[in-house]
Amino acid sequence: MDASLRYETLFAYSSQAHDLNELGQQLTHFGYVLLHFGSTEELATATKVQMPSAVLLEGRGEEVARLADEVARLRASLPERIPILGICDPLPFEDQVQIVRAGCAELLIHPYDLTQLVDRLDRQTDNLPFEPYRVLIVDDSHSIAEHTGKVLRQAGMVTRVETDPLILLQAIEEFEPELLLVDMYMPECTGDEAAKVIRQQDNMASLPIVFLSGETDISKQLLARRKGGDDFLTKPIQPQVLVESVTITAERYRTLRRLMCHDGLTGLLTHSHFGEQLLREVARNQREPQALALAMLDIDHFKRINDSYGHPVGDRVIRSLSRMLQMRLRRFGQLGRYGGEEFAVLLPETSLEVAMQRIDALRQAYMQLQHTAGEVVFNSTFSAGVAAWKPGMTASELSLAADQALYRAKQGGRNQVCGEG
Ligand SMILES: Nc1nc2c(ncn2[C@@H]2O[C@H](COP(=O)(O)OP(=O)(O)OP(=O)(O)O)[C@@H](O)[C@H]2O)c(=O)[nH]1
Repeated sequence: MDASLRYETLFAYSSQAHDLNELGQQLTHFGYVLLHFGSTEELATATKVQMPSAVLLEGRGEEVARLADEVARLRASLPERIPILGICDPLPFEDQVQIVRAGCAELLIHPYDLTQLVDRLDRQTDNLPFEPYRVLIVDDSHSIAEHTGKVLRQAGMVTRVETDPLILLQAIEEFEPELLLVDMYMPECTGDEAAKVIRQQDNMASLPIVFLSGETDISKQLLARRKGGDDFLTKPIQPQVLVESVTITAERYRTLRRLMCHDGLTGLLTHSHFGEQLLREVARNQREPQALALAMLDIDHFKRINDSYGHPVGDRVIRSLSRMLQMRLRRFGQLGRYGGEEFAVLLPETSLEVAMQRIDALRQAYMQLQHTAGEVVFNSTFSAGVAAWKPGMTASELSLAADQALYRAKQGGRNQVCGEG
């Protein structure tokens, strides 16, 4: 286990203890610790001391017939929020219905793939860390803006406060908010004028703009919304109403952005949106130089995986690497799917050395993962190239340097991380 990662605890029962040992080892790569028990009674007793994030119940062979009863018994003793996942040998549809009816949240049928199980666990436990919403607040009164910021920060959001609307475009570029909360009447320009200018920028056309103002005249509110605002909140506003309204709008924007900018198979940024982030980070570095590393990863001999086991298995191998990237590196930077089996990781405030260490730790964990194709179990590896930004370097030069390092890693025998130069 890696001490720097957060793990969710799973309780499990299977008569095949060996299977669970193996499964437990594999699941640690995805942020789950599996504790297994000698019987479902022991498992239920253990929940009185510690509550797991989910329970896994496996029924093999003749036990399958009793799985629905076991699930029902356990369901009755566990709080509703703790999901039970069942794993069993193939069985008729009506028996599967019985198990689901007994309270099983997800049912996997042998032989299942680890990534399928991890997907279901993630779905049931919300294991991937939640990123707080980013809100940019613009108000000419510093004390009002600060107060609004404090309310949102207390609700777990990340805020930036600006009192000068004239630097709004730069602030949006730098802070990348998911919502702009703007006052209506400010000396330099009004909120609706600011909204109109923002809407003319292609990359800001969908950013939610919410006016927060003492203006109560509904026709003026509607006029402001027509100029580019999404909502109008009237001051004074109850803190819960403010937090709830901002959450609803930011959540919707995030969902839309995910659909627009993220690759469907992996949930990582698409090539073009990763490229935009790269340009943005490099531009930021031109203004305020700091460490910035870019890594390119490519699964080794991936064509062979596709050719030997088929495209769907290849897709699962891609998903397993993207899931590990999210777990280990998302909090440090941006992740993109660059091509079929190629990934890119942009790590701000990270030196070449640290970036190489992080990617190498991922490489070592990834090569231990076991993938399944029917009855066949196999491992996969990746090669990576890492480059660090240097003053004057453009985004394409940085990307080329990382690509060349990746090329050397492939030439050097694969399953390795090479640095630039
Ligand atoms: N399953 C799957 N395969 C894909 C996807 N996108 C691209 N591929 C396949 O990925 C393979 C990439 O193979 P190559 O670039 O030739 O290289 P490789 O076999 O990975 O070998 P090396 O990179 O030299 O280690 C091709 O066979 C593509 O058809 C995808 O989304 N899913």
